[in-house]
Amino acid sequence: MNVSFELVNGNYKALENITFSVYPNEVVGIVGESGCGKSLTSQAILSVLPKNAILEYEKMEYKQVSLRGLRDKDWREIRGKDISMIFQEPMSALNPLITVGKQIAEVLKVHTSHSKDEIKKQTIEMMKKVGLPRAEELYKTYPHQLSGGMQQRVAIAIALIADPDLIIADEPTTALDVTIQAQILALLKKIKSEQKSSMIFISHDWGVIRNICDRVLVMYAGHIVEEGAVSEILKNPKHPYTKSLIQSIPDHRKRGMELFTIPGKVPSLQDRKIGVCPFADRCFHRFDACHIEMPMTKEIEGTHTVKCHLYTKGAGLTS
Ligand SMILES: Nc1ncnc2c1ncn2[C@@H]1O[C@H](COP(=O)(O)OP(=O)(O)OP(=O)(O)O)[C@@H](O)[C@H]1O
Repeated sequence: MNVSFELVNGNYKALENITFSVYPNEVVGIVGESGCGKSLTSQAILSVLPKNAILEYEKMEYKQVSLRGLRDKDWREIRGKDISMIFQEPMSALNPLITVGKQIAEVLKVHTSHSKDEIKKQTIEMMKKVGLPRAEELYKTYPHQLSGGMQQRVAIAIALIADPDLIIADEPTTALDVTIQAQILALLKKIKSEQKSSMIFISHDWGVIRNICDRVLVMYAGHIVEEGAVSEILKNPKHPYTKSLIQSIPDHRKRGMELFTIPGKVPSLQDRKIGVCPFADRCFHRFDACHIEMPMTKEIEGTHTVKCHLYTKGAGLTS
């Protein structure tokens, strides 16, 4: 799929040729610096792109059924029941004026024909499952009466209660303090092992990706530049961007040493060069071809692919 924006001075591509699948029970991570297109990718999947975005795609399927041409009403059915979302900021998913119990229960009310009592019972069960203490009491509290970690647990309960097949988590731990981050991550790991759902997990944190994901897509400036099993990518990264990202992971063995940072920054949409390697300007391995044409995606081994001229044109430079 491609996503572009009609801005005052022209049309600018934000996502280009994004193609991937998520298989049953799989957790796919999307990693990349700020502005690489991670959130737009998830918004495109849920059909909640900003109004000024233009989405083009050949094929988008959910369980082998095309999502093309669905009406808003159909999407409302899908969201929450089949595909749900956990946001970075829990309050963006919660209504401050409605008690948390009611907000979780509402999903079941909309998507099932269960009785009132059954809905309340399942809601309390889900609240316990996501680690909300004294669930019966908490049912009647408002979001602002809870800590950030508790609010995120409520948002996770909302995302899980209708037992969706796909959960999209967009940096779900970033807005929380470190100890709470660890607790929420542990909860998401538990969900991963207990639920049958697949997950798309957006993060810029490789520690989180390593902890929870099976496969990872590395995004740079609107492109998937590398893809593969997390263990394989961490052990054997191929794209210079992935290598740099991995090199900048904080590590206690590097204590006292200056942390590696990638020089430069992700270009804004207006500054992106079209039809050439998007990473060329920041790449230590760039050569002529990188400034002339877009690299092809090359299969390294199994599901491991990379989009870099080093592996198609620069044979011998692949160390
Ligand atoms: N409504 C919009 N209008 C114009 N450009 C936009 C709009 N929304 C996003 N963009 C641009 O699209 C690009 C990708 O944005 P996106 O939010 O997907 O990045 P991201 O990788 O999720 O970053 P972050 O980690 O900061 O959330 C960025 O350059 C961003 O400025």
